[in-house]
Amino acid sequence: MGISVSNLACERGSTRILEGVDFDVPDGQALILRGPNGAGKTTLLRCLAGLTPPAGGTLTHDTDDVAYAAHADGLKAQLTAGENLRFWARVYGSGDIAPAADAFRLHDLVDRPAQYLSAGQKRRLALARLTLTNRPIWCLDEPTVSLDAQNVGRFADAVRAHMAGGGVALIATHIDLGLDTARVLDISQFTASADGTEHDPFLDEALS
Ligand SMILES: Nc1ncnc2c1ncn2[C@@H]1O[C@H](COP(=O)(O)OP(=O)(O)OP(=O)(O)O)[C@@H](O)[C@H]1O
Repeated sequence: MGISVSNLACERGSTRILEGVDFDVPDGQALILRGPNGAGKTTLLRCLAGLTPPAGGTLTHDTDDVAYAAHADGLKAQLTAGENLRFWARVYGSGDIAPAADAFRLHDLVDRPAQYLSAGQKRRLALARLTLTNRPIWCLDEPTVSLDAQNVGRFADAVRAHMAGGGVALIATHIDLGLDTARVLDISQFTASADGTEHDPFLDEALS
C-alpha cells in the first residue's frame, strides 16, 4: 500500500500553502518532514490525514487508514490513563491495551486521571493510542514534544515496530529520532509563496 503523493496542493483557510508536492513512501518506511516554522508540515499532515481536502493533485491512500497525532494530546481529562486506553481500544476494535501500555511504560499510571499527568506523561499516553489504532499509516506532528531522551527512544522503538509490521510513518520533527532508514524531505521546496519567503496570510491581509 504505502503512500504516493503527486502534484499535491494544500490550503489552510483559503490560503494556498503548498503546491507541487511529490513523494512516495513504500510499506515499512518512514519519511521525516523538515522545514522551518510555517513551512507547511502540519498543513501537509492534515491533508494526508483527510482533515483538509487537497486543493489539487492526487493521493493514493485511503485517509481512513491514517492515524493522526496532532500537537494537542487529545486526552479525556476526567478519565484515568487506563480508561483512556480502554476507550480508544473499543473505538478502534483492538482488545488488549497491555502492549500499548508496555511500549510507553504506562502501567504505573493507569489509575491516574489524565488531567493530573505531567506533560511528558500525557504525551506518552497520547502516543500509546497509535499502537491501538491498527492503522497502517501514522501521520505524526512533532510527536516528541515534552518527552525526555529515554521516552524519545521508546517512541522511536514504537515507530520501528510499526515499520517492521509493514506500516508507514510520516513524522514532522525538528529532532533526530535515530531512525536510520528513514528518508528526509524538506518541504520548504514546495512552499506556494511566489517570493520564497515564509507566507503569513494574516500579515498579507493586514497590508492589503
Ligand atoms: N487557518 C489558517 N488560515 C490561513 N493560514 C493558516 C491557517 N493555519 C495556518 N496557517 C498558515 O499556514 C502556514 C503553514 O502552517 P503550518 O502549521 O502547516 O506550518 P508548520 O511547518 O507545521 O510550522 P511549525 O514548524 O511552526 O509547526 C503558516 O504560515 C500558518 O500561519
